[in-house]
Amino acid sequence: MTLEVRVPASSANLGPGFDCLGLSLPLYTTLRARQAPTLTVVPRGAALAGTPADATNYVYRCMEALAQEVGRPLPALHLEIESAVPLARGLGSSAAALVAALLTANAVLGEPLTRRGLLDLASRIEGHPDNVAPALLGGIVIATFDGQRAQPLRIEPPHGLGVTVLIPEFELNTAKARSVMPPTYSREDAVFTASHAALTTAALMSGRLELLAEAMQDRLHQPYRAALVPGLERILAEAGEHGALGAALSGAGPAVLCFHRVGHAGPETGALHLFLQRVMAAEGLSGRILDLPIEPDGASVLGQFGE
Ligand SMILES: Nc1ncnc2c1ncn2[C@@H]1O[C@H](COP(=O)(O)OP(=O)(O)OP(=O)(O)O)[C@@H](O)[C@H]1O
Ligand SMILES: N[C@@H](CCO)C(=O)O
Repeated sequence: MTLEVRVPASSANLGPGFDCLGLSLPLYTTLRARQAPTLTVVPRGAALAGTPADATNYVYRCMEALAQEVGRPLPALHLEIESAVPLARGLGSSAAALVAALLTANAVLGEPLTRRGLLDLASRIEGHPDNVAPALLGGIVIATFDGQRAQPLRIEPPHGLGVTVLIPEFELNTAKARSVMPPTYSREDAVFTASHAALTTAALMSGRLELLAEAMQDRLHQPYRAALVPGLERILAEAGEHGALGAALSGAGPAVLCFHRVGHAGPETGALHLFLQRVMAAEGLSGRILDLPIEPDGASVLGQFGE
């Protein structure tokens, strides 16, 4: 009997909501687990090429972290991992892998942790809740975190709001993108960013989509990360002129997120795609542009664990 856990990608920050605001996207990491005589780890598909096929795999290490947390050993397992979430692009691949691992280990060990306990552990491992909370809960999530416990509030995605993501081909790991940020900020920049994060959250909760462009400005991370992401400054400055409701670096980058309106005939993104393609051409970048809905449901657990 096979247990199957499916966890969506996520886009964190949404501009000023650094480390606390994110949304779920319908690209999935899937982890299948069944009992086996010895541990086997099988990463499948091009996206996971190069990830380890043994106990050093990030997914298995996260499962062991849960086993240690609850003081119960994992049995021998056969694990298969597939992912449509591109790695190290700012779309929450590590959070999807982590949440899949924790949900699987928790099911294998007889559900010692509640979903709330899983969110706390995932936030501690990731260091912040802005990817793991939407990956677990779906929709848009604002979450505080005190280093031990997360307090999430899920926001139902507003009607008529979609997401366009530009996913460059190059990777940028989160540690590097965090290392370029300063250790302290002026009061002015802190107030600027906190007020814009509050307005972004309120605009999303109330469906006041016309406020997003103004609201999604940030002074904590994007100005410093722009040097690592060619074209980011131009997209943030000009996407609104090409139909975007707002734009932000997705997570730690290099992907960029633009909000768009979804009308009766679907996403209204023709002009936005042309603009993003022009920016990529001007910067000599290759990559993909996807229109996606916000994923409403979050992680799912199917099947049963056994031999
Ligand atoms: N399905 C997976 N299986 C094994 N390892 C994974 C998997 N998904 C992610 N990882 C590990 O996580 C790393 C990427 O994590 P990183 O935090 O740098 O980027 P990200 O999570 O994709 O982006 P962001 O946090 O900005 O949204 C990969 O290089 C790999 O080591
Ligand atoms: N809030 C995190 C998300 C990526 O893990 C960051 O921007 O560094």
